[in-house]
Amino acid sequence: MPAGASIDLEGVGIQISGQKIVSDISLSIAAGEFVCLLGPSGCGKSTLLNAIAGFIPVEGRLRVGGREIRGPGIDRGVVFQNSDALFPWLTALENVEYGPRIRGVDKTERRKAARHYLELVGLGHAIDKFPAELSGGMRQRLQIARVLVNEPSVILMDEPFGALDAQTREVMQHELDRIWRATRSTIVFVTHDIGEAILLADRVFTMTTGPAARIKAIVSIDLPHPRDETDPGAIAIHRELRDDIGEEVSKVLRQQGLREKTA
Ligand SMILES: Nc1ncnc2c1ncn2[C@@H]1O[C@H](COP(=O)(O)OP(=O)(O)OP(=O)(O)O)[C@@H](O)[C@H]1O
Repeated sequence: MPAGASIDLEGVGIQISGQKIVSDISLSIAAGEFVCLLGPSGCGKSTLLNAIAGFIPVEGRLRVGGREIRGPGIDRGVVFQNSDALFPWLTALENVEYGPRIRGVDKTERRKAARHYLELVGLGHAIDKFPAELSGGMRQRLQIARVLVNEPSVILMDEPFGALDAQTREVMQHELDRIWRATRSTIVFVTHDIGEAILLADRVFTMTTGPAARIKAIVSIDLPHPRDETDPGAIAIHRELRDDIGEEVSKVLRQQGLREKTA
């Protein structure tokens, strides 16, 4: 697996249908770092992630591994909240093999790689199952294996555990922490969940309420892995982030209240 790549944004703005979604975002993420984007609903977290994936154009400069982003690329893998991206007619093994197959990787080699990453995500026992035969947590592991097999230097995750029940989510968070340490990819992870951000991230970037959302604060989480939410250090950071996000959520509610009055 190649080491992670750095991500650099300079004065990045994103406009969709004439509306400025995010504005003037400058940040640097180090190679191999795990960063969470946290912010009120609708502020533009997914939009920013999609821009790094190369799905939408931006104003300003956006570089991955020092190279300007001009569109999607194999160096960046995306894991979505739901598992719609999986092919239901292919087995777990065939789903993971798909990327290397379209890149023309020889059958023995791609099968070996697919098995390796299925083992890494804890699905070694389920390689012949179809997505519909897997639980929600297993399908998310499969999505992760499907991304890892392409050996991306950056993994972009958009609330990947948002649809899972609380217990499965907790297991998946610890699994992702382990997988990240095994691969050392750079990870950008979008979440609403402060606890999840604290369990996983080296740094958390909080965002302001949109439109024209910006980075509000950057909080470093210098706690040993695997982390425990009940650790006093984690609780203190939780409070700090909760107050920070709470302020932004209140702004959204005030905006909505004003709209209701003027309607
Ligand atoms: N394709 C699109 N067309 C029009 N507006 C869009 C489009 N994509 C996003 N938006 C708008 O951009 C804003 C940011 O959306 P985005 O999904 O990035 O927010 P988010 O922070 O990820 O939200 P959530 O946490 O609820 O998923 C929203 O106001 C949304 O309506």
